[in-house]
Parts: sequence; structure tokens; C-alpha cells
Amino acid sequence: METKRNVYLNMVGIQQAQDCLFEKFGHLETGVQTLDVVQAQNRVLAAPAVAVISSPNFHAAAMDGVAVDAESTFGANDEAPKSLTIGKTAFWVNTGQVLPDGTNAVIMIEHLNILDENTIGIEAPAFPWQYVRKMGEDIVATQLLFPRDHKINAYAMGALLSGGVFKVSVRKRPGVLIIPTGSELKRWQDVTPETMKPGDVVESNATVLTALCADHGADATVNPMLEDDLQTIQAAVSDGVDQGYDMVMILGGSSAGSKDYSKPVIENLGRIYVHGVTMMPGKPLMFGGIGDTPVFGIPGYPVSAIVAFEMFAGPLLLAMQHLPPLKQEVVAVSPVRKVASKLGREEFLRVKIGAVDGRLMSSQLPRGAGSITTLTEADGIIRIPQHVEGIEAGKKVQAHLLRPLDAIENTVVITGSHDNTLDLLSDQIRLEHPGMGISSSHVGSMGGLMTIKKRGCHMAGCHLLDPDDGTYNISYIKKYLPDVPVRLVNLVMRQQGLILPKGNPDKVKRLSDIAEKNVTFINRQPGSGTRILFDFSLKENGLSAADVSGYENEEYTHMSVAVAVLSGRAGAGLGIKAAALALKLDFLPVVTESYDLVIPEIYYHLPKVQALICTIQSAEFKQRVMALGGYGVEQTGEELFRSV
Ligand SMILES: Nc1nc2c(c(=O)[nH]1)N[C@H]1C(S)=C(S)[C@@H](COP(=O)(O)OP(=O)(O)OC[C@H]3O[C@@H](n4cnc5c(N)ncnc54)[C@H](O)[C@@H]3O)O[C@H]1N2
Ligand code: MOO
Repeated sequence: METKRNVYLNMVGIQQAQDCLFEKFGHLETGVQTLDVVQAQNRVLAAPAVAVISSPNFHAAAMDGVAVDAESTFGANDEAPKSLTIGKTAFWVNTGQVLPDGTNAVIMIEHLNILDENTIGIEAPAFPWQYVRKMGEDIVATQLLFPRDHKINAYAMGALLSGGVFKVSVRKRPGVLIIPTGSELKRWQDVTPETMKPGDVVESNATVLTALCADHGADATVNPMLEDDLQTIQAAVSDGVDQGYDMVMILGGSSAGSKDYSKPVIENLGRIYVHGVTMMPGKPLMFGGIGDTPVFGIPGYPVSAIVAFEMFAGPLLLAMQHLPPLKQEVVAVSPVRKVASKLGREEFLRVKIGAVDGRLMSSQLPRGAGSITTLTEADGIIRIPQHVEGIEAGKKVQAHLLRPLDAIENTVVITGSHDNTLDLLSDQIRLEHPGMGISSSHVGSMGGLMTIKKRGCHMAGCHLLDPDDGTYNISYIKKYLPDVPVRLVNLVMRQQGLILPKGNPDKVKRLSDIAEKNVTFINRQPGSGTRILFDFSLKENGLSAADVSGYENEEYTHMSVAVAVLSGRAGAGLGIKAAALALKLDFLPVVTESYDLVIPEIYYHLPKVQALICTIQSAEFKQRVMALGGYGVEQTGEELFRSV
């Protein structure tokens, strides 16, 4: 029987929820175990580590040469050299060897005149203890090597072994039980792309959270996936608590759906402390306690699950082992465009960051919590406080970096129209110029030109048709970028046409058939070159927007237009042939157009931009483009126009 629908508890702020979590569970700490030092990387010392031997444990030669009593060398100079007798006043030593009794200095072999087998000459005195590593110079037995709570890194392992500490007492890694729930979930081992049915979802959160647990020093065990059933989930949670896991996480079922059981499970076995946090994503996060065990209800959407973990479960796992919080580099960035945000929720906005013109510029990625690529594509996260309604373009705000700054600085930022060859370019540039990368965001051709004007990108991908003379891009550059000297470099020629369902069921033969046969159309956003082309083509055919059903439905990329056709949401869309081919759809060519890069002169000579142009001009890139189908590379990499 299904339960009554859940009603959220009062939502609380992030800080309040964190305070509550630590008030209830902040006292928990994992037990102590003894480990060989060699096994103890990243562990936290539970007791101070004290050296039991000195290092070196004897006076050691620091150089290859002879060991001497320094006093016996005093007075030597180049006019009155001294000679020493091997075995009596001088003793051959190699670096690291014990200094023979009665000696206290080493003379380097380079400074010796070897007179015969038993005699050497020196032209300078040795100072006492020169080139000697004295006993205890590095570590003295009884010295404190590290206090408790020190995290053992690679260097520390070296110091411990050198100080004779071979075993250490460390905090145990917390054990976490992860219970994925949801009748729609499939194990990756059990599906293939062919066997996936609508409604099936590949389980991924357990893997992500297991890896995040490892990053936080914890060992996760993944319970077999459970159906949405109160009794089954409750039994698994109860068993986990009985088995002594330090933390239990129920994945999914945290919100208000009729099959969301995390809350009743925790309530039946213990107490809920928080359900609902004013953050986005991750809002329906909950946690409670069963006995002394913290139990989390982690929201099912992948990004929500990650945010919930990183804000709550992760910090608690670190604290249990006395590990310090993980630090992320924070930089000041300026959004290229105004960012809107909802009052009353702290938003974790995923952004791409580009180093353009000496500033770090951010452009926001889609906000969907179900979209893991909003995190994998992101260079950083801007946290927008709950009392802030949005961020003005150009205003400086803080972003937490997800990628090293130098990688961001080596990235060419391309904004504008979308084309599949940009993905290819992104891969090819890595091959030809390791360390370089491109980051492309899709705001349409006009959006690209406007971003150039605002100095928000290094180049813009454009395919803007001038209906008056059939040229591409040049008249728009003259009109919209009159004060910005730019170069126009061709990336590809490409076929644009109608993307149609496989087999062309509506028998569309020409563009006007869309209106005549009342085929539902999927459009592109205003300002995109494809939208301009479509409007132009309609006019050429004596048609208007009102004649096209679905004209108002918009997508942002060629691939999403193709997906709309594939899924049956639309019967036709205008887009590039490569997108139709990629999804095995039919394609009716309309025009061949020039897809070009508009590159401001001030960036053209940057090494990273030059690296990109070299890559575009390479034979391998052109071959890969041709293999996609629907493209021409006759002018690829050529400068078509310069407004200098
Ligand atoms: N009426 C309301 N509905 C929802 C609300 C709300 O306030 N009122 N909140 C939304 C928010 S915000 C979130 S976040 C989600 C959280 O949902 P649940 O925790 O209940 O998770 P599910 O419904 O089970 O799944 C959501 C989504 O994620 C997929 N999923 C779940 N587990 C996994 C997994 N282990 N690996 C991969 N993907 C997983 C699942 O298939 C669903 O697509 O609720 C909103 N609803
Ligand atoms: O928190 Mo839901 O957290 O917006 O996806």
C-alpha cells in the first residue's frame, strides 16, 4: 500500500542545518587502529608520533672523499700544501658512510691531489664537521615528529620511517553504508544501450558518492539497489545501523512523491532532525539519527546528491577522523551576462570560467539538478546567497574552482553558435597541443558577437546569413562590431537542412511542405544563425511564422533539435546534417553555409589562439571533420575577412 504523501518540514538555512548536524553528531569519532606506516597514507594520527632513533644514527660522510681530523689539516694552503697518509691521517669514505673514529671532517675528492697510492696532498684546511651529517642532525631520538591529528602525507611517511617509527596509531576510516533506492534504477552491469526501456535509469549516484566518500577518507559499502518499498528500505537501514556503520545514506526518495520513503524510514527507526534546506540543488536533503548513527536521506537527482553530500555528509565524515575541511581555491569572476536567481534559496550555480583580457569571466551552465554534465562541464561554482536576487553582468563575485587556474588560463573561450566540429576541435587540440583546451558555450551567433563586444570570449562561432547578398557574417561584423578589429576565419562549410524522422513519414520534399502538411516544427532560439536562416527561407517561400505549427518551440543546439525529432516531439527541425546523421535521422538539404570564427585582433596573436588555428589547419582535424559527414573543409582555417 502506498503511504500518504509527504509534506516537507520547515526548510532551514544551510548554516542552521550544518550547526544542527554538528550539534547532534559532531562528537562522533572513529575508533583507533594500529597500522604499518607504509599503509598509513592520508590517515590521521590518533597519538603523537615520537622518534625512537636519530637520523642519521651516526656521524656520516656527506660527500665522497677522505675523512680527516680537521686539526691535522690546519695550515695547508696552495703555497704550502700538506700531505696526508691514507689509513693514518686520511680515510677513504663514500657519501653516507660512518665517519671513522678520530675523524670529524670530510674533504671532497675533487679537492685532493693524489700523490701516490698512500699519500694525498691538500691545499686548504678542512673545517671541523665540514661535509659531515652529524648524528641527529635531521631527527633526534625522543623528538616529536608529529602531534596527534596530523594527516600523514608522503613526506610524513618518510620522516616516520627515518625516525624509527614503523607502526602508527591512526583514526579508523569511517564505514558508510550507501543504499540506492528506486524501482526505475538499473545496475550498469545489467543493461546495454539496446535493452534500456523508457523509464529505466542507470544507477550512478552510489558510484559517485562512494568516490566522494573515498575523497573524504571514508570507505563506502553499496547495498544492493532496493525497490521503492518502505519495509525493504527500513530493514536495510536497520541492518546497517546494527552492523555498526558510522553513517548510513539512503539515496533517492527524499522529496514529496508517493513513493518517497526516506523520511518515514528514519522516523520509524529514530528521529528526523532536518528535512529541507534552503539550497538549490539539494533542497529535500534530510538527516536524522537512529541511536547514535547519522542517517541521511540524499536527494536522487545527481547534482542534488553531490551538493547534499559535500555540504553535510562529507564534512561530518572528515570531522569523525579529525581531518580538516577540504579546501577549494576561490577566485573573483565576473558573469558575462546577468544571472537571475530565486530569493530564499542559496544557489550553487555551475559556471564555465574563461581568462579573457586579463579578467576571469563566467558564463552560467544549465541549472538542472538532474544534469551531471552541469558539473563535469563546470570550471567553478558561484554560490548565490539566499537573500540575493541575481548578479549583474560584469559584477565581481567569488567562484569556487573545480579546475586548476592554469588550466583555465590555457583555455580558449568560444561563444556563439553551436557546431559539432567544436567538440572535435576540443579533442584534437589536446592531441596537438597538450595542456591547451577550448571551452565553448552556445548562445547563438548574435549572442557570440555581443559577447565579443563585452570582451567575454576569445572568439565567436557564427553563421549569419545576409539575406540581401547571400554572404555570411561580414555584414554583421561591420554592423555590430564597428569598433572592434576582428579577423574572420572559416571553421567549416556545412549543410543545413531539415532534420526529419527516420523514413520521412510525412514525405517532406521541400521546406514549404512543413506548412502545407502541417508538420510540427522545432525551432531554434532567436539570434541563432539557424533561426535567421529559417525565417529567411520562410520568406523566400512566401510563408510566415503563423504558417508553421510549433514555430514558438525552441531549442539551443542542433543536437537538441535532432533529439526533439528523434523523440517524436517534433516532425521537423532545421539543423546541420551532422546532427541528423549522429542520430540516424533523415535529412533534406536546404543550404550550404559558412560557419566561421570571429576573432578579435587583440586575441588573435595569443599563443593559445594560434595553437587553435594551427589545429584547425591540420590535415588530421580536416579528416576528422569530413568523417562526420555534412561538412566541407575547402576553406577551413583560411582568413576570409579582416576588419583591421
Ligand atoms: N512535488 C515536489 N516534487 C519534487 C520536489 C518538491 O519540492 N515537490 N523537489 C524536487 C527536488 S528539488 C528534488 S532534488 C527531487 C528529489 O527527489 P528524490 O530524492 O525523491 O529522488 P527520486 O524521486 O527518487 O529521484 C529523482 C531523480 O533522480 C534519479 N535517481 C534517483 N536515484 C538515483 C541514483 N542512485 N542514480 C542515478 N539517478 C538516480 C531518479 O531516477 C529521478 O530521475 O525531487 C523533486 N521533486
Ligand atoms: O534540490 Mo532539487 O535540489 O533543486 O534538484
